[in-house]
Amino acid sequence: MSLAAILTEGEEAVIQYFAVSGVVVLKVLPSVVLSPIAGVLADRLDRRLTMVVGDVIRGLLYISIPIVGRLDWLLIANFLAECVALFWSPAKDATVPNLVPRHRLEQANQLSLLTTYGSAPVAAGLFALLASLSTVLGGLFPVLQTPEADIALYINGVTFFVAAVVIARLPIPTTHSSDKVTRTSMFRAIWDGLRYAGTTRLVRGLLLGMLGAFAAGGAVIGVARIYVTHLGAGNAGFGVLFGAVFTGMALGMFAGPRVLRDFSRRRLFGLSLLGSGIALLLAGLIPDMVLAAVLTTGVGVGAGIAWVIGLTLLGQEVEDEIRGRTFAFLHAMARVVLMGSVAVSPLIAATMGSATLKAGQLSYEFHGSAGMLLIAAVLLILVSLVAYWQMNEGHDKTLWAELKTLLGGAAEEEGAPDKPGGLFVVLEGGEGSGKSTQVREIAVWLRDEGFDVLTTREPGATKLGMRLRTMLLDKANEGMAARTEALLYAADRAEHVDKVIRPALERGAIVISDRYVDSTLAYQGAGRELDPDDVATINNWATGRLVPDLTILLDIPAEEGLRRHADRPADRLESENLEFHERVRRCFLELADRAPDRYLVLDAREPQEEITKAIRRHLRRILPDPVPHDAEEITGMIPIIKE
Ligand SMILES: Nc1ncnc2c1ncn2[C@@H]1O[C@H](COP(=O)(O)OP(=O)(O)OP(=O)(O)O)[C@@H](O)[C@H]1O
Ligand SMILES: Cc1cn([C@H]2C[C@H](O)[C@@H](COP(=O)(O)O)O2)c(=O)[nH]c1=O
Repeated sequence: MSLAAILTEGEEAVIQYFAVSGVVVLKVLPSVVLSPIAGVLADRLDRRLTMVVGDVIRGLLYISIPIVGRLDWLLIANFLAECVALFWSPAKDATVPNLVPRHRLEQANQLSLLTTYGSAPVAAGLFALLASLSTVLGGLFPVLQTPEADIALYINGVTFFVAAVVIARLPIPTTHSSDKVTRTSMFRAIWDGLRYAGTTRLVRGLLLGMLGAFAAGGAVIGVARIYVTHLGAGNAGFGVLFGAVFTGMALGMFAGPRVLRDFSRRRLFGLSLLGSGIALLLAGLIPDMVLAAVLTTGVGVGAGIAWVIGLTLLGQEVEDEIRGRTFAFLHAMARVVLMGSVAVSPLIAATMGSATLKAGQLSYEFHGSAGMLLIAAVLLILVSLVAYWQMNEGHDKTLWAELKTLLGGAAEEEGAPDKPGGLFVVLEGGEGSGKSTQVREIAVWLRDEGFDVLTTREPGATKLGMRLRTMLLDKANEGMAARTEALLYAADRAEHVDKVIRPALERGAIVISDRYVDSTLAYQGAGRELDPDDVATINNWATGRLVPDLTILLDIPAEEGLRRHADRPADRLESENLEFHERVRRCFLELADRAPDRYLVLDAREPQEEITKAIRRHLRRILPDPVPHDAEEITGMIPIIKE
């Protein structure tokens, strides 16, 4: 863009403007045209193959540059490599959630961002090293007397071949495109992808927030150079602001999710964007270089947190079949919004001009660049509030309670009755996830540690409950109305809480239940597609709002869990189709995402002993004193908990 401006210097303003806009259009055009196709291909073709072929083509392109040795081929090869990247990236983004356990996706995204953005300084260092090496090698062996950039390009090409081999050997599950997806036309598939993004609240909130942040970021980049000039700083000041934003982003991406580990991700996304918006607003209002550097670091922190959370939530929430298109749409729109905003913001700033505002003795120097920062800040704040509103659903804690917990205060659950003593642990998960196995293992260990432990299950832990269980699971009752089913499970639970769970907790026992309320939310709410708020309401009433201290979710793909029970006849619920069980699985995971401090999510495909160890490790942190409190006073001894 700068080159376009320099080449048209002295021409009319309109020619200059079209020259710069032309560069912008050429830069974003391939992504606008190719991204929707790339997204559909990422959902239809085998993603591993797409990535391997993409890497081989890019490797060949980079190696060809020094061999051809012409400037025009350098430009064409780079352009083609960019086009290939448009196909490679959505395939990669859509694959990662299938490769890593869901609870590790955030870390995987952090690592991916580190390798993407952190590779620039490493590359610069390597280039310097190569430059000195090529001089030495060229002196020793004249054959190797090539410009250092050639060696860098050869090495770059080879790294793509290495990546292709690594990806080819990865245990990437084959993409299961349903018949529906493979049969629909390309345009229909693009349209379905857009409609999905537009009509799903969470995805809409995420995309809106991320694109709003890009628009605001572009506006800041567009006017930053002029802005620092008005603050009396030149290129050095510009460099400081640039560095501050990126340092902030790195801090946000890596430290943010760790520090705010137990905060709901859906809320944190909107709140971190709001923080960025407020910091930007202050930077636009206060004309001071030092404060501007501090505040832009804050802008970066918020943006970094939002970016890593946004990518993670998109990976977790968007169904595999449509994930490629969603990521491709995000990448394309991000480029368009960013470049458009970089190009337009200086024009708006110039239109606003400068003025001295006076109020009595006070005067304030207004500049269009600061005005543009304020517009970007207001945009970001509005977008963050809309994203928060779109995504703030189904939390079992108020925002205030979450903030209090974060600051170390004891957050009281609003409207929750007095909680009995003891510890209430629930195991949840789909069919065959290993809940009963783990309940047994954990109970043996806890009893051995000296605890009073009660193991129980739903449905069917009471006399009445056993009858209800028979009715609920008997295949003779096929066709039972979904509401009847939900009410019968709630009735079983009311009896269970009243006769078994509460009395045990009141005497200080550890109660471990195989299933509880989440099962009804997942099976009857998501599986039978009943209104989740209605299901939650009847269950709050049935249980007197008794919430578990910890829910251990054993997560397993529905097909794999059902296979574990293939040797026994399926009951009424187990006999439901795969889509039903997949909805159940997704709902369990969403419930865990909304209250991460109350859940432990484990990959149920891990070996049984590893899962038991992970549960033990987690429980050790929350276990009460194994000896009754008054016993300590009586004996004057400190109880010892065995490790
Ligand atoms: N981690 C594991 N890896 C492999 N197999 C397992 C694992 N955990 C349990 N299993 C086996 O899977 C089967 C189902 O386990 P289990 O009965 O504990 O699951 P469940 O979640 O209680 O099932 P459901 O709720 O459907 O009755 C059993 O045969 C068990 O031995
Ligand atoms: C508590 C509860 C259970 N279910 C379903 C889930 C299972 O298919 C059966 C219970 O049997 P299992 O011994 O755990 O395999 O019932 C449900 O649909 N809703 C519930 O609330």
